[in-house]
Amino acid sequence: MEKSKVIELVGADIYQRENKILSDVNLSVNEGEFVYIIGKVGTGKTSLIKTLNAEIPLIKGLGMVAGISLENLKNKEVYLLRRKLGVVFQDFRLLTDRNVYENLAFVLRATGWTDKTKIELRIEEVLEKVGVADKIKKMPHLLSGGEQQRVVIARAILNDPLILLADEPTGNLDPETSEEILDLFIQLNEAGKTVLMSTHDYAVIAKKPTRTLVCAAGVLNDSETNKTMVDFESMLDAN
Ligand SMILES: Nc1ncnc2c1ncn2[C@@H]1O[C@H](COP(=O)(O)OP(=O)(O)OP(=O)(O)O)[C@@H](O)[C@H]1O
Repeated sequence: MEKSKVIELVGADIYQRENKILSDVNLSVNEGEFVYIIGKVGTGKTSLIKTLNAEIPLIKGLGMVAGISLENLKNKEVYLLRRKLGVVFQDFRLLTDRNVYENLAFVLRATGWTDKTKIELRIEEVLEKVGVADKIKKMPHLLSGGEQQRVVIARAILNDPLILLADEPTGNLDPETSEEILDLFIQLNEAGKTVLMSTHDYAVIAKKPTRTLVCAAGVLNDSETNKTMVDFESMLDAN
C-alpha cells in the first residue's frame, strides 16, 4: 500500500527575513518516516523547521504539511497546522511559573479541551508514556534537563500529532540522557509518528542511522535521492 505524504516542499526557498538561507528545496516525507536534518551552525536547519511549522512564511515555492498548504497560509489558519504538529526545541521552553501539570493543561485548554477529568487523564497518560508521571506536580526548575525534555515531548504529543518536529532536542543534554531522549523519539516513531529531527549529535545518528537531509552551501541534500555517501562527521560541528 502506498504511504501518504505528510511533508512536501516543491521549489521552496527558505528565508530568514530578507535573507535566502536555502534555495529550491524539494522534499517529500511519507507518514511514519524518521528523518534527520544535519549541517553546520547557521546552515538553515532551524529555518527549515520553522518554515514547516509556519513560524517563517513560505514566500516562494509550494509546501504542504499534514495536508495543509503553507503558501498563502493565513495567520488565523496556522492553528489548523499546529494542531497536527508536535514541536520540541533544544531549550525546553516550558513555562517557568507553573508546574508540569499546569504547563500541559495550559496547552490542552488553548487547543479546546474543557473537561477537567479528560484533561487530567490525558496529562497522566502522556507523562506516563515519556516516563515522568511522578513529576506531575513539580516546577520545571526542579527537574533535570532530561526530565524537562521528557515533559516537553509529553507536551508535544498531547494532541496526538501526525508529525513531530524536533530542533536539536538533545543539544543541551549529556550523552546518556541524549540516548534516552532519542529512544523516546524512536518509540514514538515506531508507534506511527513521523519524526523530523535536526541534530549536531553524531552519536544520535550513529545509534539510529536513517534518511538524512544535509543543509550546506544554501541547498538541502537528501540522502534518499543523493546516494553518494554523506560524510556525516564532517557535516557536523564539533560540539
Ligand atoms: N531571526 C533571524 N533573523 C535574521 N536572520 C536569522 C534569524 N535567525 C537566524 N538567522 C540567520 O539565518 C541563517 C540560518 O540560521 P538557522 O538558525 O536556520 O541555522 P541552523 O542550521 O539551525 O544553525 P544552528 O546549528 O546554530 O542552530 C544564519 O545565517 C542565521 O544567522
